[in-house]
Amino acid sequence: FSVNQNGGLRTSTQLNVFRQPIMAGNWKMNPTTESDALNLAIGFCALVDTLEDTCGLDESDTCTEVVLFPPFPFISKVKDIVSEKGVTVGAQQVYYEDKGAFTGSVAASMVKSVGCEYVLCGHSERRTLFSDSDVNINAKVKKVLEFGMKPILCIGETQEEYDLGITEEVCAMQVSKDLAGVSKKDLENVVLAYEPVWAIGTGLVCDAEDANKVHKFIRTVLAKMYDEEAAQSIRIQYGGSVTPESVDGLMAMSDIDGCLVGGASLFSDKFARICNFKATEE
Ligand SMILES: O=C[C@H](O)COP(=O)(O)O
Repeated sequence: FSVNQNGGLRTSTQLNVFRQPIMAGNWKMNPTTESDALNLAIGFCALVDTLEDTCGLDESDTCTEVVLFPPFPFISKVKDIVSEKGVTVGAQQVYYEDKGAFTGSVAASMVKSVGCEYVLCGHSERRTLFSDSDVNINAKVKKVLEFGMKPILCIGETQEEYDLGITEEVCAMQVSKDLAGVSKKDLENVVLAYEPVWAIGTGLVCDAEDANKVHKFIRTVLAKMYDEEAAQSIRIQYGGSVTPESVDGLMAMSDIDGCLVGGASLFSDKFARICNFKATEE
């Protein structure tokens, strides 16, 4: 396992696979106006280092990938602002049907047509507040892949499940149900995000070593479902109260390939520092 000056590659010594770091900013239902959203995007672009400028390396896949998830109405304009920095955009959610009488829903084709490359699937807030079941999440993951986009599949245990000591069982169950029927080839376009629900928006960031153990465990589940190559190749983000203070420790872990950031992504300086993380060699 080694990293470059920008945090760089996660290199599995076992299989010679490379995992490009990926940082994602999930704005959730913020900011509340278009002008505030565009100002946030502009401020972030002024501060983030990307392969377009300071990374200074030839191969783009050695630099950190950055994705923003604005609310639906702001996606197009945010994309116009951030694309010059090599930052991409995604949708926070889609419905699994193609089109029709589904008032209030947004289809995968719609977000694809406005330039989304990623879609969040199975975020805990969708699971709990909007009753997103594993069956529905599985259908959404497949729909996102069908339209040539990349799902970021969020999994993780609740506080109660953590207290019961069943984190691994919960993660294994979610991975197997949410990825049911997804081929090994399609898995190459999937990113996982391990988000302990008790750490989301609480300020309780999971200990980096503990999170890394869960990430390693998730790879063992994937190795059984697919094979070792697939398990070592997939990128797994950590999410839950990530801050500029905690990011470097998390990114120093062997199996944490990026972060899914909520609250801190609403501050351009904080999220830029998170994207410009400094990882040390292990
Ligand atoms: O999607 C992001 C996660 O829910 C983490 O949110 P947070 O950084 O506010 O804890």
